[in-house]
Amino acid sequence: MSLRPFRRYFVLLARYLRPQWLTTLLMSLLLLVSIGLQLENPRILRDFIDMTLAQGLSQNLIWAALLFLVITLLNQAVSVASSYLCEKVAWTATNALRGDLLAHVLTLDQGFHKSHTQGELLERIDGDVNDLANFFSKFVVHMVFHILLLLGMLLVLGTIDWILSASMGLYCLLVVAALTWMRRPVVDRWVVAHQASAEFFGFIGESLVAAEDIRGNGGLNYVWHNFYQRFSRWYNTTCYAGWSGASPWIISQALFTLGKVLGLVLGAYLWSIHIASPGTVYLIFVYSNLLMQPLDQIQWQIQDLNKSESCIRRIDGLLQTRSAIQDGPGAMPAAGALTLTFEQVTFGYTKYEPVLQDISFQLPAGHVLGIVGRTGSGKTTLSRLLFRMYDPQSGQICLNDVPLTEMRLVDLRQRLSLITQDVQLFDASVRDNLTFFDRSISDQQIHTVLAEIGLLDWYQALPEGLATRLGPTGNGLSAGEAQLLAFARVFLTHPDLVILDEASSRLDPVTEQVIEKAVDRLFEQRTGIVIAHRLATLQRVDEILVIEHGRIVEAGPRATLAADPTSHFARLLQHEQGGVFV
Ligand SMILES: Nc1ncnc2c1ncn2[C@@H]1O[C@H](COP(=O)(O)OP(=O)(O)OP(=O)(O)O)[C@@H](O)[C@H]1O
Repeated sequence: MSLRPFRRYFVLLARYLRPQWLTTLLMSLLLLVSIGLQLENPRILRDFIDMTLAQGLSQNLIWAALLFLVITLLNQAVSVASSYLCEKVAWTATNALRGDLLAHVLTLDQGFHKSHTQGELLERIDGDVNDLANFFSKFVVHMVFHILLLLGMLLVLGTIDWILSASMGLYCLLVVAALTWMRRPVVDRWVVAHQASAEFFGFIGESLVAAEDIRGNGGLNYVWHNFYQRFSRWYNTTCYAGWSGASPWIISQALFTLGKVLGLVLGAYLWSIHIASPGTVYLIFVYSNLLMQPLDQIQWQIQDLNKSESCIRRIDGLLQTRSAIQDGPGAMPAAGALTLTFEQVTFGYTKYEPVLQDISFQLPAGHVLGIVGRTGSGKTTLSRLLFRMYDPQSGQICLNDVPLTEMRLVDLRQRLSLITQDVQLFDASVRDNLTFFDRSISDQQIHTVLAEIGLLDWYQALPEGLATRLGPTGNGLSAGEAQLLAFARVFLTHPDLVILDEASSRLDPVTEQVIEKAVDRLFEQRTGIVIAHRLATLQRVDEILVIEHGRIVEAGPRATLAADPTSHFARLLQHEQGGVFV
């Protein structure tokens, strides 16, 4: 076996056990005490038998029996305490690992997230880590514990006869070598089984998110078909991996029986040549039985390691995945409204299919730009580039002449705000939904903003005010209300550049009017971009950019373009029917 897996185990253990070194140390000490107690009890029984045979019933026998009882009880108490500590260590370590994985996944680029379903990621962050609980709490300590127990017994057997001890030691080495050799192919099968499980849960997650559409469009048959297909794959691969792991178990049971026979034969032989007393023969028999316990445990741990290793491989793979979007050195554009420049930007989601081509324009600080174009022309893609969800394949984007790639992502995204038609709400309080869990924003600030965007009546009807929980995905809110909350969020974050992407599409005309004034104020002293299908929503913009098939076909001041009957924009205005540009 190469050293790489061991290095992986070591790195993982060192990282997550170091913070709880004291608990781990205590747990190890308790396990050591338990070894001592387990080794001692058969010795007391040996003395008990030999004393009975030599002296008949005596006072000493009662003391030996009492000592046996006390040690047994003590051993039970130590086992309970060490089990508790094992659980504690396992939970703390796995929770920390879950947190790290989640934080890492959140830093990965949009391309990664588009190519993995939510369910799959959930399974990788939680499912894989669950299977590591034993690895963290027991693997190393139990391995060390059982190896020590094994060595202790061989040492005690050595005090009786070295040939006896050497033969049992050789037998143990052969068993462990055989079991280790057998586990190799099992790891790969567990990797396949875990992937199948991730795909199954990925599919379930996707189906639940789209439940309304699936029901509405009669897609249930498709869902069931896929459900059974994926479930069968998961079931079959897991059974296969489980059965592959079972064959070493069956073989190990046969080897253990052989070990017991070996102990009995050797004990009988030593008794026949008068080296061992009946009590010692009993001790040999008990120890050869007891030897099976650590061997059994070692083989269980090895089996568990099969599962753990496949999880560790997948976790390692996830942690090694680097985001295609990396932080810049930390340049910061000057405070205040931002000047936005696109310089010959070309981008495609795949290498050979450009979605935006040779896009160049400048939006001066404090101006508002309206972007229009038919469905699929690349308007939303443009805003994704601005947030560095993706990087252009060529060209660059600058804010106040600072290229986005020179800024730290967190700094960049603090300066920008985006409101889209899909508002993400959390199963959290209204306050947390509005502030994105930022405790520094006061209730007074929130009240002012809610009043500004006309949500005061809605807010006053909430049973627990800002502490009212919204429920999963903002249950109970109309789409329009959800969008108004999204506006409130932006007001609270004070960005320097705001992008509205079809932002008011779900508002009824009355609500839209309410928000119009608020949007005007939002754009005061700020740079703005409005991506719109309805040209009516472009009344407030200074400049217009018309995009077709990923290229700019027209750019200029709105008033000028609107007044020029030969312009694309004027033609679009003429063709707009019922306020909607299609
Ligand atoms: N994540 C993605 N992966 C691959 N292709 C994508 C992705 N997102 C969008 N596209 C494609 O890129 C092109 C431009 O999409 P984009 O969403 O930018 O257009 P849009 O002008 O905003 O459209 P709409 O007005 O319908 O929102 C489309 O052909 C779309 O299919």
